[in-house]
Amino acid sequence: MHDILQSLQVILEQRKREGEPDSSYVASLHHQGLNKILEKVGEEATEAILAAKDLDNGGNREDLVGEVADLWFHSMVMLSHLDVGLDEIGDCLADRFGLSGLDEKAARKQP
Ligand SMILES: N=c1c2ncn([C@@H]3O[C@H](COP(=O)(O)OP(=O)(O)OP(=O)(O)O)[C@@H](O)[C@H]3O)c2ncn1[C@@H]1O[C@H](COP(=O)(O)O)[C@@H](O)[C@H]1O
Repeated sequence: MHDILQSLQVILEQRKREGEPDSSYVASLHHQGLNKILEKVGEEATEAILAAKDLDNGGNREDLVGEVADLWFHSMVMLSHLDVGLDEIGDCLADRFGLSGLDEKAARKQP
């Protein structure tokens, strides 16, 4: 899992630097700009939600897996566009690892 995300990030950075919009989907997203990338993230998030509801009602498991993959991919393009590294997200999750979400929320409420 970690390896494919790292490998994909390398490709995404290459496409951002030297990809041609006519031959690379990732380069075409960067070329169209942040608003287009955010539109795709929103669209894929909605499709993932709909696929989750469908699966809960007896729908197709592969549909949800594919939609979440689309969402992760477009989120990675968004991060790349803004020069935010995947390692920053990993570090954030690592910092939270083992800390209950309920405990973290309670600590936030302290004056
Ligand atoms: N993982 C992906 C990936 N996942 C999804 N997609 C593309 O995301 C696009 C958007 O999906 P949609 O379902 O919204 O399709 P659509 O309705 O045609 O999209 P729009 O017309 O609305 O833009 C599709 O064209 C998918 O092919 C991806 N395109 C590329 N990658 C990876 O990125 C690498 C670089 O891709 P290129 O830049 O195209 O070479 C590839 O080698 C892959 O590893």
